[in-house]
Amino acid sequence: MESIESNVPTALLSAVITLCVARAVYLAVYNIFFHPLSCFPGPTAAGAAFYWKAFVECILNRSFCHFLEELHAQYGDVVRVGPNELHFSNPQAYHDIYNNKNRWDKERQLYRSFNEDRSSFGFLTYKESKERKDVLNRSFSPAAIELAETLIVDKIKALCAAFARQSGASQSSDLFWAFRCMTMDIVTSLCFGRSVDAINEPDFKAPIIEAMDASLPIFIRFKYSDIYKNMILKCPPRLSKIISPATAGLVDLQQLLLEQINDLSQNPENLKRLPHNMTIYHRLMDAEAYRSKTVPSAGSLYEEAQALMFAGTDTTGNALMVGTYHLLKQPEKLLKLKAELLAAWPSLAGQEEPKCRDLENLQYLNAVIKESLRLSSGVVSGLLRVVPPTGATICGVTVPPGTIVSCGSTFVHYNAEIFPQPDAFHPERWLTSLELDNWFVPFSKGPRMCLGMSLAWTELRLTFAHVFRKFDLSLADPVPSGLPFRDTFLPFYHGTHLRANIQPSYA
Ligand code: HEM
Repeated sequence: MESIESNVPTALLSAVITLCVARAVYLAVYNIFFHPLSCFPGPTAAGAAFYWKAFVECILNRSFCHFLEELHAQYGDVVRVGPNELHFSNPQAYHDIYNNKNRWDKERQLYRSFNEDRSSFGFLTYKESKERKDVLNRSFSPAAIELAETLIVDKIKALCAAFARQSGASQSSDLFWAFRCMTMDIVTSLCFGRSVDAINEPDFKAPIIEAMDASLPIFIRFKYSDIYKNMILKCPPRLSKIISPATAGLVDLQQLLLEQINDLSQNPENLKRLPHNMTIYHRLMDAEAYRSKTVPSAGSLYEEAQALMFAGTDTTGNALMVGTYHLLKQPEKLLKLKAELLAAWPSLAGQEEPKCRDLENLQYLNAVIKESLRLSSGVVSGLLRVVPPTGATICGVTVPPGTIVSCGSTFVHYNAEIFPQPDAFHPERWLTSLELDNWFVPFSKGPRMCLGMSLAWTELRLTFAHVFRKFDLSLADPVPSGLPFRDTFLPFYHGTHLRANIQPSYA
């Protein structure tokens, strides 16, 4: 006969389970019928529990920005996508949420998932991010980027030299990796004074670039489980490489950055040994730059470095890759761009190269860049913000305090009323309507907009100019039939890579 004692653990366990289930049912009923957002349309399961989104992203493996299109088609302009979350599809909502008057916090669950909590990107509040961005701005302002132009051009020339080498060996070039290698080398040499020299890896297969790409889908899961996140991110580097070999290159770079930061924190004199004085460490380790006169911790410096690497590499690389793909698919547009570049830069021999300033007035180049940024969209997830205690009106809808809100940039950039035939690459649209600039939001708007916008524009202008002026490019096999992506905050391109045959242009 079983003793009473042996039944106690079982009874306790069933009591705990019953309590948990009762709590979940209570919360679901409250969320569906009595929550302040219960009057908003959306799937019942989405309103019932936060984990519905995890189910959609991690179990159904749906790309959330694409899934949202289906939800809006079914439920209208405003959809409840979580117990406490609304997504808006009307582009006007973008301006109502992201503007200079709003100092709304970033939403915790999403932004904590990147493990960059103490960085300009990861700080949740306006106040903290403003203090950090004010300090960093001395490295990212338009004037600072102009001073750094030689450094940027050096990396673009290294890319051109690599293209010339592949062309000489009758090899096509993988532009998906190539542009990212270049943007990575620019960010690491400008921000850390230490280029990872990704451009010179064979066929642009740099372990760090491959690892960053492989890590994007993993971050989706980090949103929904801190345990999983800490297991991957906080375990010793060697173990982390065994658990996730695809991201080993990232672990190596993390170690390099950590070593550099520890060295500089212990011996600030070593700042003088870096090749230039524009690095983020020159800014961030200057106590005088802060009201508190306190330099951030080594952990915070590391998180800032990582945030800049992720923010500045794939985004700019994607815009270059997407623009190039469409130009090669539509030779008449490519010829237009090349003609404009030839007029501005008539001879490759002898003549001084145009500076970024000289390129600023090239109308077609500007239009090509805007169209590339529109179609690549920068960040494709909704940038989640928390409505302040005063509440808000978004697109005429009253939204209660504490609600999480967003309007994804793809809902602006692919809106067919603003951009007819939104999937088509049509730079001319930017030349005929100045009003369109109002709907150009790849860098977001308001106080949390992109810190690296001037750097990105400079890279885009100079890279398109050097590559298309110095080379003739054509599509190489296998030609991708499109550029499908999944929403992993940044777009995760999962189709065939864009490859090109590249020949030096002698004109
Ligand atoms: C085409 C290139 C780029 C695009 C489309 C882009 C887009 C964006 C967007 C949409 C945001 C807002 C993110 C949010 O609200 O959560 C952002 C923030 C940010 N970007 Fe960029 N970015 C680009 C390049 C860069 C570069 C080159 C850097 C620096 C190396 C950079 C650094 C940052 C930082 C630090 C933030 C955080 C700002 C804040 O939260 O206040 N970005 N970027």
